[in-house]
Amino acid sequence: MILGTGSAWDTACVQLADAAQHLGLDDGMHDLLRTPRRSITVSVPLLRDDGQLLVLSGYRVQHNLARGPAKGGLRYHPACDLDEVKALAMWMTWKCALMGIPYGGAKGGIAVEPGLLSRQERERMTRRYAAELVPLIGPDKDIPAPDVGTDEQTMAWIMDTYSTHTGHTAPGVVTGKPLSIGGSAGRAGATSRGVQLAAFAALRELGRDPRETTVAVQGFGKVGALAAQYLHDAGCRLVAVSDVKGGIHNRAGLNPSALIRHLARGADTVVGYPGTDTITNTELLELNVDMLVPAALEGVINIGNADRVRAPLIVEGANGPVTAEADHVLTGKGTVIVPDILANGGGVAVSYFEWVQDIQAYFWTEDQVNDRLRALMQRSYQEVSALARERRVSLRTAAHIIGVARVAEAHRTRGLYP
Ligand SMILES: NC(=O)c1ccc[n+]([C@@H]2O[C@H](COP(=O)([O-])OP(=O)(O)OC[C@H]3O[C@@H](n4cnc5c(N)ncnc54)[C@H](O)[C@@H]3O)[C@@H](O)[C@H]2O)c1
Repeated sequence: MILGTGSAWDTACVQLADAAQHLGLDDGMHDLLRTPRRSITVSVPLLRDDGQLLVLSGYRVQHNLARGPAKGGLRYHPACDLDEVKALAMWMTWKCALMGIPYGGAKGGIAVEPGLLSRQERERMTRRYAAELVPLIGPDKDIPAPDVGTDEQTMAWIMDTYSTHTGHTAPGVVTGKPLSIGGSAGRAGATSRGVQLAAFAALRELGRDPRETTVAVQGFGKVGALAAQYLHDAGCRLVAVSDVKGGIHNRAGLNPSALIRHLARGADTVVGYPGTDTITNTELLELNVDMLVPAALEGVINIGNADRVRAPLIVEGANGPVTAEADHVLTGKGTVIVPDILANGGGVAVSYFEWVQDIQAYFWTEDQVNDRLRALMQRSYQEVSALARERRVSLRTAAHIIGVARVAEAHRTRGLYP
């Protein structure tokens, strides 16, 4: 195992190097797979409501296009930079390949705190960013989706901006759209449903009863809140959740639907919810629980806290929540980690279903979407688990071996131009 500095890009490169070594890839192929195909930085000038001009930086990285159009989310976060977007785009490449979806990997972002902008400012910023990307995105080229700090409405603005520029309505340019403009039934909960399915597959393998499983979820956002809800509905005891402002804990159990309603009524954090103790995000990660679901940002479990993480099972709702060094420490002490590219692959799976429905202009029921999602998650989990057993490697290494091998195979088959 080669250890790195702990950044998301570094972690992604260590994971690729590990898979490349297992696969016996030559240096040239390894370089080809590491290097992003296209990395774009765009200036996003935003006229604030008060007349002030703010110039933001936007990014889009198309990491690999060997297996199909680029696919990946769009993040609005102050810490977003090109290296982070490159790492997230690389993970999308392996995730799509692992899930058996005919896409390459991409990611985008704007370095901004969206909570500080008005709705009108967010709309202007999104439309300007989308306009800069018009030549590069499209249903056959690159298909953005929601990620941290973006949502269905963001996708609607991108779809409208792109459609206006090209002169025709193009629902397939983004996924995670509202249903009224070509979104898919089941997309909003898809990532979280996938997390629950992956978690249950892992519990089954470990011989654990979900009804005797306590869970802590870091990040009560789009992925974390519904993952908490589905795990709770399926019988687990949710004992702690958190958001950027802090966490709450109740050993007797939390009710995620009540918490979701609490936030929908206007509360801006889970902290202070009646009947709970306040804890920090650091404390949440170190709780004595059976399952930990990090569903916020990358690098939260790192060399500084890995030895204090007690959960024997980690299911990665977030992308890259465990750094390469922390992974080494955790696997060394026997922690089972269901890796991001498998655990949260339900999101891109249903994004793919949405795109297929948009292209065919023929829409499925929520049951059809959920059945297909379940089949895809089960197939992917079984492939990863079987390879992990066969090669005596971690689920993460097995998942990367499968994803990387499929992309390398696509490169070999297509050959190199010119
Ligand atoms: N949205 C999707 O469909 C999707 C799919 C696959 C993976 N992911 C990944 O899941 C993670 C969460 O994405 P999301 O779409 O739910 O984002 P989101 O913006 O809806 O929610 C993020 C949550 O994390 C919290 N948070 C932010 N910074 C934090 C910090 N420093 N400590 C603790 N909590 C913090 C926020 O308060 C919020 O509750 C990201 O890693 C994302 O890349 C998302």
